[in-house]
Amino acid sequence: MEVENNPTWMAVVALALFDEAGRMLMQQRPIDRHHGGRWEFPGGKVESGETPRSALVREIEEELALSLSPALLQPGPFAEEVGDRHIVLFLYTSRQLCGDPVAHDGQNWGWFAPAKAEQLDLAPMDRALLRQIAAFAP
Ligand SMILES: Nc1nc2c([nH]c(=O)n2[C@H]2C[C@H](O)[C@@H](COP(=O)(O)OP(=O)(O)OP(=O)(O)O)O2)c(=O)[nH]1
Repeated sequence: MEVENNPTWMAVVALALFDEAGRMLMQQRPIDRHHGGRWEFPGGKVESGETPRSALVREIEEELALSLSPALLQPGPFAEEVGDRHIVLFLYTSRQLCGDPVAHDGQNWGWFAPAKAEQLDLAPMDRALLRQIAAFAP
């Protein structure tokens, strides 16, 4: 897919990283951003010249100082927002242990069992992904 030459939609990638207890790492969006204050799976936009996996590795390093192995990312469900901006959010799942997260943007984050994550104020596509994730969990 060539993002640069296809401005009709935006590709976003996110990660459901599971710990040994089956909890997922979720973070809170900065208050001044779109859906500010709502919770999400960490990730971000796929930039021109990136693959979804390379974008996810970059975003997770930037946001949480975790170094992911691309080969240990499993493709998961995706969600879509159709509106003024057409966004497709691709979720990867992983159980890889890659150190302790450091919130580089000062964002709140935590490990949540799926039932606890459901109680968070989630961004809309992240809620849609959480609903689907049981079928894809590694
Ligand atoms: N995770 C998530 N992102 C969403 C949803 N709805 C929606 O428009 N987005 C948008 C916000 C961002 O533009 C983009 C996520 O990429 P990002 O995390 O790198 O975004 P960002 O805050 O740096 O960018 P932005 O607010 O300046 O656009 O997807 C949603 O339900 N969940």
